[in-house]
Amino acid sequence: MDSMGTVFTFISHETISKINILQNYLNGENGRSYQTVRSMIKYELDNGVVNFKELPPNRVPSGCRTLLRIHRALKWLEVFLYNLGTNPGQAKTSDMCAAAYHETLAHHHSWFIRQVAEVAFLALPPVEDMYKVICVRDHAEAKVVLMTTVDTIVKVYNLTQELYTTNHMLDLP
Ligand SMILES: CCCCCCCC/C=C\CCCCCCCC(=O)N[C@@H](COP(=O)(O)O)[C@H](O)/C=C/CCCCCCCCCCCCC
Repeated sequence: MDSMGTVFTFISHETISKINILQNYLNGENGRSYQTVRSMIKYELDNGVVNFKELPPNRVPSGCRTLLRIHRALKWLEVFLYNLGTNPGQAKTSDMCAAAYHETLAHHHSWFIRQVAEVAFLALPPVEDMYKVICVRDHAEAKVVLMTTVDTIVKVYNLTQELYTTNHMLDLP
């Protein structure tokens, strides 16, 4: 994202901020319980760390809630990379990114965040520059890299989605 330009800095910061929350839990006194998604869910449910009613002010959000935000973004990434990999150059990056966002993450964001995201998409580089980000020369090479990535993302997403569904945690505030 940083290679996309300063417009995406706020998205990078948001992503890093949530990853840091999870990393701090992993490095904390109960780090062993954060080794896997399953063990994190069990520990946080058993110890009342997860709040199903509200986001407690002045407290570090739970690992479960934090991962859910990143998990939702992973679905956006899956759709965006799929769009990029299956479009041999006609569509604009911004249109593909926006379409993926409207189909996924937009449902979970406030009106203001959606407006900011829409502006950011307009600053996205053209497809050829996106290919440089993933170190490929043309669409044929990009398709292999992107679709392989999408396949992996789908596997990861589905595992997390199943765990959150089983534990009724898909709408954590
Ligand atoms: C071939 C090109 C490859 C590009 C690869 C890009 C990799 C980018 C990976 C992830 C990007 C998305 C990560 C966004 C995390 C958003 C988490 C979130 O939804 N946060 C909101 C909710 O959290 P709480 O407030 O409930 O704690 C939060 O409100 C903040 C939102 C601000 C950022 C949201 C904008 C998301 C736009 C998604 C499109 C990203 C465009 C990246 C362009 C490559």
